[in-house]
Amino acid sequence: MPSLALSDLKEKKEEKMMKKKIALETPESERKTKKIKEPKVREEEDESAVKKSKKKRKASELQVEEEERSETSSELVEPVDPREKKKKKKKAKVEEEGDGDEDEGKSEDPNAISRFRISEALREKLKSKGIEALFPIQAMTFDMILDGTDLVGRARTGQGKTLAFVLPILESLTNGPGKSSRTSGYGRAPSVLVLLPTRELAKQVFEDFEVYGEAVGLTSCCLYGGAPYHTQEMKLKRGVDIVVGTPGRVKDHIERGNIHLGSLTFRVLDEADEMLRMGFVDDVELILGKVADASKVQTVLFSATLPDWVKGIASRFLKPSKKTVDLVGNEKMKASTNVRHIVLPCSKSARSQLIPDIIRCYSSGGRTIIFTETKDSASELAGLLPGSRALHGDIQQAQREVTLNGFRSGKFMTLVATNVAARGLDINDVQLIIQCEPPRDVEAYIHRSGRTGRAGNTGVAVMLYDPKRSSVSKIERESGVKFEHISAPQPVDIAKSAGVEAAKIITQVSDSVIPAFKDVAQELLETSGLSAQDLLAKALAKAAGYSEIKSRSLLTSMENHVTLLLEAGKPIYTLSFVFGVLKRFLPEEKVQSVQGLTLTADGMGAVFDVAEDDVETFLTGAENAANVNLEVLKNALPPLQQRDMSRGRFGGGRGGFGDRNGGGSRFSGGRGGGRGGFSDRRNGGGRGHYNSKRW
Ligand SMILES: Nc1ncnc2c1ncn2[C@@H]1O[C@H](COP(=O)(O)OP(=O)(O)OP(=O)(O)O)[C@@H](O)[C@H]1O
Repeated sequence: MPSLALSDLKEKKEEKMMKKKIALETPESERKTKKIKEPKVREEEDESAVKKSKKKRKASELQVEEEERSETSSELVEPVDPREKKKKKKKAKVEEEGDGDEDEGKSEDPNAISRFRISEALREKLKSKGIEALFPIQAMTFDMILDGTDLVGRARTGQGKTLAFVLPILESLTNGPGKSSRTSGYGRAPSVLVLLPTRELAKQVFEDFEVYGEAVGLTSCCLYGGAPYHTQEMKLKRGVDIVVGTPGRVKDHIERGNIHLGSLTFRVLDEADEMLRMGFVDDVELILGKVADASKVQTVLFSATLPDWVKGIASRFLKPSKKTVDLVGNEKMKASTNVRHIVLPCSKSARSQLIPDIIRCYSSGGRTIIFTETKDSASELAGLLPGSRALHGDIQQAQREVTLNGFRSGKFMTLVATNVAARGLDINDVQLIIQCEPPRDVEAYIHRSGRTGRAGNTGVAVMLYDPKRSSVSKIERESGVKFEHISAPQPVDIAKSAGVEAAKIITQVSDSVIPAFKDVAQELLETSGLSAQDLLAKALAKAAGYSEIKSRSLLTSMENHVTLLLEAGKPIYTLSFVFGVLKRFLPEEKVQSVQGLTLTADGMGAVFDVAEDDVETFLTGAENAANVNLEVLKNALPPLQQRDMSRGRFGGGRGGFGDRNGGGSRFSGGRGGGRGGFSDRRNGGGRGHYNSKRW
């Protein structure tokens, strides 16, 4: 079994303590439907249950392994053999009980907060927030951070990385090694600096520091752009212990002489990969370089995604003795396992018709965040979707805050955002994420879809794509997500569920209305020629907002279009072959009118959409053509070939459009803007470059 072969005795002691505390009884993959307070699997769990979950556990449990002092010289924490771990845990438990542990460590939960060096005041605050136990990433890193180790931490979205650094830092400053170097009094310089890529995220993390810091008498301030300097300056002048901010504004304050980072004890880079990708690398380096003696500062770096290039960068900012706790590691699945990942084919023009239906089908009445690739698309779509608001980088900061607060408080339930909302935002009851097209990089997919399914809750992430223009296979390959393929929800199904809602509403209408409407109802019944049931059905439809139900194609989700399947009795390799076949029995303008032509995954057919009015022409024409079979698809698409964007051609991708009446449509929202600014300093990648063009 791999073990943490630490280089000195002190570290061995740390390891022992850590293993005692971190039993990780509940791997992430098993947390799927668990609520926060649900008790974790106990030490005494029976052998068969252990066996059953062994495979899963192997991937997500932690182990500590010495990593060769490679170029990064870090120590990596990886999965252990569960049998070994169980033995150790049992031993740890015996030891703890034998110790006559003075705390309430009789609690069965190995990650119970009482088992960590967390002071009473913080424990109380955590309990008041419903937090009784640490999540795995928190449990795994707590002692390391508290005891002064530089650390790179990675866990899937929504797994509690924020408290993973907030808690040990606060403890260190009040009861641990950070206490002695902390300055105090009016005008004190900060001990902690936390850098984040976006303003919204900075505010969110600041709020955690404020809430938990207050419990132990530490003050914080938040420095971010778009907000007045004066208020921030005043706070800095009075003195704070913790500064949370975005690199641009923090740098501005340094240059104005408002903040001195010479006596920092902690530096935190949250969502480090994004910060660097956005082109903040120069700012970050400048800011981090302001410490008087880097060897005395502890630096931690957290993210759900750590591309290799970030690991390289980390070695510039963190000490060679740093450790890495990676709860994702080499596991295939990089995205949240608490999320149902779905893809739907949809043409750009159909998106605004389709999205409300997807929301109706998949949001479970909760909040929805829709991601677009550009700011213009976000504004445009928010304008088309009633009851939604846009959030992106061109919106004034004050309005951004109003919008986010409104969304958090439930004033409106649909937020249409660019990647500015992709990272870190923790908003209660976000049930559904819709991505209007596959994002350019897998990290964006992971973070966007991770705005739902947080802290053990579940959620749905729907990604729209146009089979002719984009592909989901790259994201699927790189994220390890096995997408569920579904086709557009058919209007009639959506109407049925809307009818159920309308019926509920009608039963709630007071009987007092009956006398006023009764005579008209009677007259209608007598003159309409419809039965009472049909008339009531119409009334329900109206109450649900329907005046008619239009059909929608399975392939592009366009209204009043129908999807056809063509087979030619032999394998079909190219789209031009299909056009050639159609030209044999149709006039040119009809051939040109087909939409979304795509080959089937088995290579034996092709699907395309035609206007409802043209269906008859197509079917009759095909009857007279030799070796051509043409049929209308009513319920589901066959598996389709995916366009392999990396090779610019169709590949034999998987298909599997199920029989579910899911919704499907896509809007691309344009392809503005270049690739993100960061590659390295030589490429410039200046601040704002990435942001300003796209989000
Ligand atoms: N130990 C805990 N017990 C219960 N809830 C917790 C615990 N730790 C954190 N949470 C809650 O879990 C949610 C997600 O936490 P957080 O935002 O820190 O996740 P994250 O890992 O940083 O996600 P992301 O990668 O998306 O930024 C928050 O609402 C937080 O309050």
